Amino acid sequence: MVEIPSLLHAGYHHPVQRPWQAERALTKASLVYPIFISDQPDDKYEIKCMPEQYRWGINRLAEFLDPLVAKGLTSVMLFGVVRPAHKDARASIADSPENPVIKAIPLLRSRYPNLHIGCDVCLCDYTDHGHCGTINDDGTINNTDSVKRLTEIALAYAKAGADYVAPSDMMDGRIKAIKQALLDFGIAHRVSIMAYSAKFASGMYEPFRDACDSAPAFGDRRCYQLPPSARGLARRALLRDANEGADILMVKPGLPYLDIVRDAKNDFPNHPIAVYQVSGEYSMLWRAAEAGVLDLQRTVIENLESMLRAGATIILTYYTPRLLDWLSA
Ligand SMILES: NCC(=O)CCC(=O)O
Ligand SMILES: [Zn+2]
Ligand SMILES: [Zn+2]
Repeated sequence: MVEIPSLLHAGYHHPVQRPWQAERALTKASLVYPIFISDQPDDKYEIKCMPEQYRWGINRLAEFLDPLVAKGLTSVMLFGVVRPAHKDARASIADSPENPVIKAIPLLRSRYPNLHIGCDVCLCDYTDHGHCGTINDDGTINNTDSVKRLTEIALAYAKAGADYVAPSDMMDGRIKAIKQALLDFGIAHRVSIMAYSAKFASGMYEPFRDACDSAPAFGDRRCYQLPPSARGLARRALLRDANEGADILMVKPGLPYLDIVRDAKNDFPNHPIAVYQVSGEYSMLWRAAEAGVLDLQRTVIENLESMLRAGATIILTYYTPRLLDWLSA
């Protein structure tokens, strides 16, 4: 007598049946593409260690995005890059009309009326010291002042037309402050908050520092980003942000933190969970494929499907342009 529950192969023998075994399918609509907007309007600067990724000036956004939108790009997250001379201790350029993100939003809005446009909110791209908050005389983070600046910046992007703001700073209490500011301004119904809630102090952000020219001038970010082994802190950070009004909870980086993604989905089954496949993950896969070690398409899709399996429904990835092709085939 055959033991029926031991027979699994038939359930995935036919290729059509394999996706039926997935809880969530990888679709173009799951993807958010992080993009870098330069303050030099004609710029197309190839980012070191991130092949095929560029900082784009606002005069070149159409050339860059027209083909991607045509292929089904639905959501972007904007990062601004400004020249060092425009940075200061309080990130003044972050919410000035001269900010490249603030200039880009209305252009994108009018050219792509259906595109979902979000903005990373942080100080590190715009501070001369490169930290994600403002700094006390003793070199520590001034959390109260940082939250004030982050709130002003988030509100500026929302007023410029962003559909969502994504605070990546990891300061205490910023989600609540930003939600309140959106409410006070009467736009809380149309602007959501994607909270970088469980953002770990990772070695895999290294290529991003060239993308945004945002390496800290002194010290590191370990006093506000989470220690890599801290599962409990991550769950508390997710809980804190959920309680403060985050609409979407994010875990970052992706692949090494899929247990945290699962924790997030288990603890918050009623929130969408996002995961950020960061610059180092992008580069590792790229370089391995370039060296002939693995097949890029197959492995990228495997990585992303693992993120979905862990509980995410939103994936931020620099592979989005490639995926729009792969998922069309
Ligand atoms: N707020 C964005 C980052 O801190 C880094 C992202 C990456 O490494 O891709
Ligand atoms: Zn930052
Ligand atoms: Zn950052």
